[in-house]
Amino acid sequence: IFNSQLPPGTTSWPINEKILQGSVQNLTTFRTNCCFRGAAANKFLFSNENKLVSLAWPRNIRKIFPYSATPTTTIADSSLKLRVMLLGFLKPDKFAWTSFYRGIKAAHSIRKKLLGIIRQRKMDLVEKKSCHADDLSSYLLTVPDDGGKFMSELETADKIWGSIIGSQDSTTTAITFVMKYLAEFPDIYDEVLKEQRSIAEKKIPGEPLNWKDPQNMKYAWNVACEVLRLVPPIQGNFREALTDFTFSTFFIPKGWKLNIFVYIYWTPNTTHKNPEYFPQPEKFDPSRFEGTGPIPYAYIPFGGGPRICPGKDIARLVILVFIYNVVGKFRWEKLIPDENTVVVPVPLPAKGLPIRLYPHST
Ligand code: HEM
Repeated sequence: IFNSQLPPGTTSWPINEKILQGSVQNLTTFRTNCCFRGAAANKFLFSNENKLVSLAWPRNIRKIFPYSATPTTTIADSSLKLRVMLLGFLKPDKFAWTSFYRGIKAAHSIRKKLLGIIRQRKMDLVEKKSCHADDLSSYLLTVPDDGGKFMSELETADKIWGSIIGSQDSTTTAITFVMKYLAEFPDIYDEVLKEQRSIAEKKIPGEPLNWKDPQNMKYAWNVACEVLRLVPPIQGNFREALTDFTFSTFFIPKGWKLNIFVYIYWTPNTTHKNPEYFPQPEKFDPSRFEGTGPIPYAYIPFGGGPRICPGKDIARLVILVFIYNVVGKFRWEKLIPDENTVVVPVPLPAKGLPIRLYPHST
């Protein structure tokens, strides 16, 4: 995505031009067009000033990297992104041993697969075996934008792919870390179990949850919120600077958003660990979310502003239904007490969080 912004002909790619255009369009419509508006929004972006990593490029950066827009850049995770940027600037096919290159290849084959499904869906639509309201791909293929323009197959593939990643990986990450923290804090587990049993006891055996039940899972949701605070599944997102401003010692001019070396990128990790908003930030404490909870824009696992995650209520439902079923049936222990967390790009326990389940006796 980043390198598709280089002037044409400056690098060669193992994937074709159209696919890149698909990505850029995806980025443009889904990402870089979105900006925060208003004072509260600015606060959200910059309230984590004390922790965000800021990186100054050497003065002669333009000579070294002619496509750099500016000698200064602000990035959240210098090492990872720097590597991606540098590999992108050079020719990635020269780096076949890197995960970046394998990622590009994997992306290519996933797009191919999605394109096959989309073409089949198009035929189904023509043969009237399916209609626009059937699913996301049918909808994207048949409903034009405000200007009457239809999406290309590649754009449709990118949107579907983005939705799969955005909904699947984020929610499973949240659930995984709910399991981890409940194993680590038996008192908190007991509270969750008590709440879930009070719901289950009002049901006849085998009766499923209804729409009202999740409203009564307040404690379980506080636990999930605390998990999302400490381990936000999504590491942040791109934004555009709407006004000139100074961040730390760096001047950020209006209009900056994203190019090969510059990111305007917000991240929940640092804001969520700011003691001003979350006293003893490393402590796992679901009671932070009782009452009115944290102040606006201090707690941002789902982002904020006009582009806040549209799937957050579905995610809440999925997480709570999962907790109801698993806590209601089992207690568990972790098999690796000090398992590390890796971020690839969502956080995951390095060994997959192996656990031993103990069914409740009654
Ligand atoms: C725990 C689960 C989830 C987390 C932590 C999460 C987090 C996020 C975040 C941080 C953003 C960026 C928001 C921003 O830039 O301000 C986002 C965007 C998005 N999410 Fe989620 N999400 C979750 C679940 C879901 C689910 C279940 C769906 C769909 C069913 C979904 C669909 C989307 C979409 C389509 C966007 C892009 C919205 C746009 O750009 O306008 N997400 N999500």
